[in-house]
Amino acid sequence: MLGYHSADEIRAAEAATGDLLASGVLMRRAAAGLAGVVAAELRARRGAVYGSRVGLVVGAGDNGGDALFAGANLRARGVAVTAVLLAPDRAHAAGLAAFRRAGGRVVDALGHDLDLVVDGVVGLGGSGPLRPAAAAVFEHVRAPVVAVDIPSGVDADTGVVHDPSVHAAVTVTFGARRRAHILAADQCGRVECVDIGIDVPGARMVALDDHDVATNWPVPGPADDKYSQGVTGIIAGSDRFPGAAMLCTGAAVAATSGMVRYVGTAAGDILSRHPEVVAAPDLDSAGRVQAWVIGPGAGTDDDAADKVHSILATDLPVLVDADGLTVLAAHLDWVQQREAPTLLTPHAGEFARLAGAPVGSDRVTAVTDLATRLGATVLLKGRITVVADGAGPVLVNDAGASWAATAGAGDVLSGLAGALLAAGLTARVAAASAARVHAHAAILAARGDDDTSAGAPIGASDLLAAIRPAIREMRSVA
Ligand SMILES: NC(=O)C1=CN([C@@H]2O[C@H](COP(=O)(O)OP(=O)(O)OC[C@H]3O[C@@H](n4cnc5c(N)ncnc54)[C@H](OP(=O)(O)O)[C@@H]3O)[C@@H](O)[C@H]2O)[C@@H](O)CC1
Ligand SMILES: Nc1ncnc2c1ncn2[C@@H]1O[C@H](COP(=O)(O)OP(=O)(O)O)[C@@H](O)[C@H]1O
Ligand SMILES: [K+]
Repeated sequence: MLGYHSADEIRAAEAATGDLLASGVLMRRAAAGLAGVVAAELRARRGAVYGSRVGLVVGAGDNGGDALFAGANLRARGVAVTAVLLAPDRAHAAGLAAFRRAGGRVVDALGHDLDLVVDGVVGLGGSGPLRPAAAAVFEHVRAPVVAVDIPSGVDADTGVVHDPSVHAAVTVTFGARRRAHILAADQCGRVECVDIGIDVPGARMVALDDHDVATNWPVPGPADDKYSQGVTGIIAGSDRFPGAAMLCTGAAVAATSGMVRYVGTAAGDILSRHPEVVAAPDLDSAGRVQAWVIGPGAGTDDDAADKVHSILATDLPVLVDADGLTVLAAHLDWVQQREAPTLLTPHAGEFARLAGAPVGSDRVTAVTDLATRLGATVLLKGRITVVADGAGPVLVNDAGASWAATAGAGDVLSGLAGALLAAGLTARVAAASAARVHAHAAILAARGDDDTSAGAPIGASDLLAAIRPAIREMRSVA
């Protein structure tokens, strides 16, 4: 599990070191770590540190100070270092003095022959897009960028990527990861966290890793039978959308052992593909389950709404997705009155229907607010999945690629998460674990049989077929 911290949490941890902050010791440690990462990057990219060329883009605050001290350190390793000062009168004085003493040169514009550029424009103190002077410098940068703390122009807490902003190959941060490092993961590139001896509290935003997912994943034990592992009930599909039922039910079958029940009009198709599913024409004859998934392709007419109402009136865990969410948007009290766990899995459009307003740029706050208002767990889909229940830490997953942005992929996700709910995982952990396996399955499916493949587009059926290989790979690391 990795934690991601807010700017306030980081600043408080730095302030708590007292003299270490005031005397500049923290900055020296940060700069030494930064220089170490830049040197390693130079070695990896051109085979040597000595004789390479690095350009610094230096803002008016301590972020620029880090860059200047690191520049001095790199000079001592035989690197030719030049610096553009965006605010020459306000550049970090001690950093600039050290840089000059070490033989660093201040220039008006960066050269075109640089091996790396260091973005020391702005870090935790930034807001909004890159200002014009900084943007003008980066417009001509072709070399890979190492960002100090945060790529400039990216908001540290919300991860909003302003335009223009810096796109980094590597981001070097200090003491603990910032929220932007996962919320804007693609913009940050690889994130290296340097220890500077600060003590940060437990994070309010965390990401499960493969090991967490694997250790939580339910597998049958010696005393288990088909009922004891939790039976998943799926209410999905319609004459118009039978495929949603196939994908959702298929994912539940792939996710766990035990039993999957299906209620709806697609029973014939489902049984021909998944004969292990126990199908029933209506809720009354469905049999007992430990959690319900309702909504994918299920329609929004009165009959569909009645089903959503009946299912939410049970005291079982319920996952509502897709059409179920559209129905729910007009009946939020059906969720608010529940005591059993409820997991809602909207994409951005469904989220706007539920919340009454678009997600906006601060996705984490938006999801947390909706979860709190509804007394439910909300999973917001996308490249970065956000799961909040309004009480525990927010769980975030970076899919690492966007192959899952394909029709029907959401139906696979709800089947997966529903099966985990039935197995007894909490709604937050079920949601975040399903998102991580789903994302990994998309990558495996896109890659095909070739480990080194750059990937090719997939459909949701391919993603479904890769669920078991994804679970297998994750379990093999645990
Ligand atoms: N504290 C510590 O212990 C440690 C701190 N550390 C480091 O300090 C960093 C925080 O430093 P900080 O607080 O000085 O703020 P910082 O990020 O440099 O930005 C302020 C300047 O940016 C400018 N600016 C703002 N927005 C902008 C934009 N969009 N585009 C362009 N410019 C913009 C703004 O200009 P102004 O508004 O004043 O004109 C202001 O001058 C932190 O991220 C880490 O790197 C490490 O050394 C570890 C120890
Ligand atoms: N850009 C993206 N990168 C990675 N995953 C994505 C991206 N966009 C969507 N996804 C994932 O793909 C799935 C799409 O779900 P959804 O929009 O409900 O589609 P559908 O309703 O057609 O099944 C979700 O699991 C979501 O998290
Ligand atoms: K920066």
